[in-house]
Amino acid sequence: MEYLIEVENLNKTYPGFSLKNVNFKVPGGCIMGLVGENGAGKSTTIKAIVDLIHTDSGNIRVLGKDIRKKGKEIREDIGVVLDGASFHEILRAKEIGKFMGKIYRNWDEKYYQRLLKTFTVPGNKPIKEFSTGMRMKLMIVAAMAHHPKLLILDEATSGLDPVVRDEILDMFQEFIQDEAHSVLISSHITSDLEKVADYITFIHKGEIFLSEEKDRIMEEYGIVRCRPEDLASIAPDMIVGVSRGAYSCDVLVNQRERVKQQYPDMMINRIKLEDVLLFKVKGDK
Ligand SMILES: Nc1ncnc2c1ncn2[C@@H]1O[C@H](COP(=O)(O)OP(=O)(O)OP(=O)(O)O)[C@@H](O)[C@H]1O
Repeated sequence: MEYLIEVENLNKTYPGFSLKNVNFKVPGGCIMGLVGENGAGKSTTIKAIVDLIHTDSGNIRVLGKDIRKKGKEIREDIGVVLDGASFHEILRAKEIGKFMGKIYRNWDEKYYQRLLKTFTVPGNKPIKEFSTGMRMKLMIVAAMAHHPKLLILDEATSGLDPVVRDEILDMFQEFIQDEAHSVLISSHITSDLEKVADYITFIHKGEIFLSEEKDRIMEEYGIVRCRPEDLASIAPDMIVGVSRGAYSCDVLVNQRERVKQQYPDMMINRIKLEDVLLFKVKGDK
């Protein structure tokens, strides 16, 4: 399998926070969601991947090359939207096209204009007059108009209404029909990722605790409701997290079928992606 992003043993320490031995790979032809609570380390991971911060240790390969050695070359083939990033307030979308055309060899002005039109981003209005959604759409359109192979987006769909979000997610899905393309997207909106992601990487307090095919997670994980006294009878290796109530417990397990066979009397339900994070974060408190 060909990987477009390979992160190996990445470590980065800030006062009061560390990314600890972060490992994950993004295969070609897929959308990977990076999910974690506020402050989990999503943006730090993404900034390390695009070589915007110094790291303490680890290896990062993007499109098969070391980003620290071949950054200039790799940047031609990636589109990046960072959390909170924006173009200068006085610029207009049409001026940004001209400016980006000077930066990227493959800048496609016609495609840029077409995307602006599709996503109703005004070409003639200064960015300071844009709504949050318009700003975000402009960033995404500008990241796509040089025909990158890889899109890396940090919280890029959060400010968008459901209709535009859907259109953008459709565009990402079309983009990855080419096996040489992939998208890495961090988001709090797990329902978006549930819809479009092929793989999910969960990060909590700077550590990756699960990086897996989404369908496999949805298929294999389950939530068991049991009495507190029955909890001890569930094999610990199956338990991912526990939410304790006064009279019952909800237990997130990673082998739904095994639980069903071993404990036919226990009620077991399917999960939503956010359950994995909720159980992990709450279980840790
Ligand atoms: N430049 C920096 N200097 C010091 N600490 C930093 C710096 N950048 C990030 N941090 C810290 O690293 C931790 C992780 O931040 P990061 O922005 O990666 O989280 P996140 O998962 O993207 O969160 P959010 O969802 O809130 O954007 C936080 O505790 C943050 O305060």
